[in-house]
Amino acid sequence: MDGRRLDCDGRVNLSVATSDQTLDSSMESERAAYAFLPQTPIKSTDAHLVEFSEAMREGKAAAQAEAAEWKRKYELEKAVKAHRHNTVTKGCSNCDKEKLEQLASQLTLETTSVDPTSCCGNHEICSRQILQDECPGTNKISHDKIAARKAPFKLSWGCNGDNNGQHKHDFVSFEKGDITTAERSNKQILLKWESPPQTVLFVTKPNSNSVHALCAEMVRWLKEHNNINIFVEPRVSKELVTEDSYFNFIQTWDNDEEMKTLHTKVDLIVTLGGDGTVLWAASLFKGPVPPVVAFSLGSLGFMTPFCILNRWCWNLASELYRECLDHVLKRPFGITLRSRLQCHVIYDSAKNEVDTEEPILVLNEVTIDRGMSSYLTYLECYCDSSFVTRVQGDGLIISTTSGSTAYSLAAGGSMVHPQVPGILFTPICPHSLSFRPLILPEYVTLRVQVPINSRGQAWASFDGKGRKQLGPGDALICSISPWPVPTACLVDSTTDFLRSIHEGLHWNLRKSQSFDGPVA
Ligand SMILES: NC(=O)c1ccc[n+]([C@@H]2O[C@H](COP(=O)([O-])OP(=O)(O)OC[C@H]3O[C@@H](n4cnc5c(N)ncnc54)[C@H](O)[C@@H]3O)[C@@H](O)[C@H]2O)c1
Ligand SMILES: Nc1ncnc2c1ncn2[C@@H]1O[C@H](COP(=O)(O)OP(=O)(O)OP(=O)(O)O)[C@@H](O)[C@H]1O
Repeated sequence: MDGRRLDCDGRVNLSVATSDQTLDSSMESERAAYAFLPQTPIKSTDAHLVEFSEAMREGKAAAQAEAAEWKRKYELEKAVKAHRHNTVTKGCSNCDKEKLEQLASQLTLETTSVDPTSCCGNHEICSRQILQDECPGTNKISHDKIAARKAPFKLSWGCNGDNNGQHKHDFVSFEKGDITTAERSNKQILLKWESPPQTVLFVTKPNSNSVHALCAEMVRWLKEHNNINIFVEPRVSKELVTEDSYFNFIQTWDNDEEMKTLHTKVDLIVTLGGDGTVLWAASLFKGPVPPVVAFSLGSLGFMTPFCILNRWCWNLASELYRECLDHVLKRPFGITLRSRLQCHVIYDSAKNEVDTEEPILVLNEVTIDRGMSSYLTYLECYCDSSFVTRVQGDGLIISTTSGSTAYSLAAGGSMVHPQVPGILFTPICPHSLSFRPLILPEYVTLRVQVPINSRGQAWASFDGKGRKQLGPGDALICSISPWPVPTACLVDSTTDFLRSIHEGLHWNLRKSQSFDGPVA
């Protein structure tokens, strides 16, 4: 055994955390597959994507159930391939062979019986320590300062902070033909450490003196008062160490391969900046994301509930951040599981080639627009096997619920509470009188294709960054990723969300109607 647990291993899996199903064996096997994904560069043929693409194009796509099955198989196959690749390149043949075979066999297995004891048995999502990320004896990067284990934690579902320690599953009864739903599971989620967190990653907005000064002070305080291991981005490490050799204890990473294993070392992420910094922090994690504590040092700060600088006075700010950090390091705190979208670009020219690109994960949205082109964007959209519509306008935003208050809002989309399980489908300046935005369920796979007869190109951008050109025949496929971004709440998900729309956007601000006295 390599010390890694395939069950609840500290990675927050959206399909577990927000759904209402019991832990059935198919989910167990999917989770086992996902456990391999973040550590391995995914280089697979993506034959299913191509197949799906062809089926869509020719109007032969199978029923929705088939699409779901396709998606499940695709993820599993990818995991197996990725693991095989890892095994070959890293020479780690013995210790994981059994797991690989088990995974491969699960590709054809039918769902078997539920094993409620496979988790902790307490109806809580548990985490387990991750001792090592690689097999002993492999060529893993040796870094003597790197912390070897993560702090385990439990997630529990309570009502407005009332933590009864129970994860209540949604329940649909159809006794005597009457369909009744009972208790909803999506109540406030609480995170409780089982042992103190040891490692914190700081992600900071660049080019800001106040952010830099605060980062240095927080790092110092965490080290001296809590003996916390600190990770920062390479740029920040250089800055801090050049400034003062005191910061030599700080750890960082040298390359993407090392960055990919960050989630196995970091217990908590602290962001100092605005929403863009939260987006940036999320983008560093292509798989599971540790909980994020977002301090607001930007201008709007929709996803950054911890404000310490708006009452700027250094002593007060110091007092406030210490209080916040003490709280999240030592006590249970509410989290919002912010879902992300995983996006694949499928180029028409390369549809029969090996797809070596990993999916791009976005926390806000993927936008497909006309870029520099002066032509209307022309896009064909499918949801699983169903045709949705043709977009003719400036473009389309496919957004998470967290992103509903960002670009999608500007394009007329509704604001959606981040815990609502959905995907927003919002056109940008559609040239049509009747194109209203949609909200689709979170379990669908969306496909947006530039038709062969399109006059121009389209451009996809991911959380406002990393533009990719899409020509006629190219497509973008997206679905909800199993790895949400868990963000710490100041109060709870709902209070924080409403506070953001009131204070950040001045939502529905209007002078109150005057009271003219009782009608005579
Ligand atoms: N017309 C528009 O409103 C428009 C246009 C382009 C991009 N954007 C948004 O900008 C985001 C990138 O943000 P950035 O900070 O890196 O770039 P940025 O610095 O250009 O900031 C864009 C603004 O959007 C706000 N924002 C970002 N995410 C938000 C969210 N989830 N809820 C509410 N407000 C949010 C930021 O606070 C900032 O004020 C994109 O994901 C996109 O949603 C909006
Ligand atoms: N660690 C980072 N490394 C590189 N770029 C970053 C980092 N953090 C943030 N950025 C980028 O810096 C820009 C500004 O960051 P951010 O949005 O957090 O600050 P802001 O604009 O002052 O705040 P707000 O979004 O609240 O208006 C964004 O484009 C973001 O992508």
